[in-house]
Amino acid sequence: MTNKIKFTKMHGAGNDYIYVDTTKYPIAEPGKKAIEWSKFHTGIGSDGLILIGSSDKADFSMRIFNADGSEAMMCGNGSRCVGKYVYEYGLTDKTEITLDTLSGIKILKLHVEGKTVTAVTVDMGSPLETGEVHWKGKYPFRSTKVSMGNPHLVTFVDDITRINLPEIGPELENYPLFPDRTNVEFAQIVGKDTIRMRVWERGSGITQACGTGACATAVAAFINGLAGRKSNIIMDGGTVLIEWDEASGHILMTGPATKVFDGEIVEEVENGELRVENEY
Ligand SMILES: N[C@@H](CCC[C@H](N)C(=O)O)C(=O)O
Repeated sequence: MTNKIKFTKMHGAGNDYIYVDTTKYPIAEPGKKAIEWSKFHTGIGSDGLILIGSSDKADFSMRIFNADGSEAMMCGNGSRCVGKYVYEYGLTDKTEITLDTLSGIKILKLHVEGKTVTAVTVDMGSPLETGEVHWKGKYPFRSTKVSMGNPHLVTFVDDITRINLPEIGPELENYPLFPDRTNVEFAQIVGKDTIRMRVWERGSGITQACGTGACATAVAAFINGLAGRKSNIIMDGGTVLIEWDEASGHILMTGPATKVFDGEIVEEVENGELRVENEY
């Protein structure tokens, strides 16, 4: 017996996820599917799985699973892609959309050219918590914790190219100070309100970009007096603009959303074999 699931691979500044409309294709055990489908050699290859669904509180809902199967509260880059998905696949004709996430309701403003969503601005709400970490000799730096619904640890350094992210990323992600683990960002001020950032994501490792991580970096830069309220965050896969609005206290994130391809997963339910068919 087979089970067919249509999916769309999308990315926001290179942060790539598999998107499934669960109103048409309900997904049982999403954490397990995220692990299986995210694998590069034996699955589709992605940073994780995003489920789009209905909500009684908002226009749509979003759930995000990292490549290791853990569920996160929020995904900045993913929320922009959900905006593009629901508009371009005809699930709505609204250009202002409310999105129900585990981190509360977010408002998406779509930037539309013709029938294409070229960029999305997300009202990410206010940062929930900030704090300093002094490593007391363990590491030669000071870090700033910022919660954007999910946890981030941002460290500013003089030269980001000197950071061995594959080594220090997992070390900090799993440091005992962070019982829920943490996302890890290293950042360098490269110009006025321009910040270069690299990220090690909790549950996914090095990714090309992280939307909530970009917000956390801009917040950390502002509170440490390193940037103003509006910063461009340049990541390995692209740039997002982050603005910390003084009146509302909300963080506004504007950036790209890109479709890569549509595909169909054909699961052989009896023997658990996975076959993926793509349509470019
Ligand atoms: N890449 C995302 C964040 C995804 C979740 C994160 N790895 C976590 O576990 O908190 C983004 O764009 O925000």
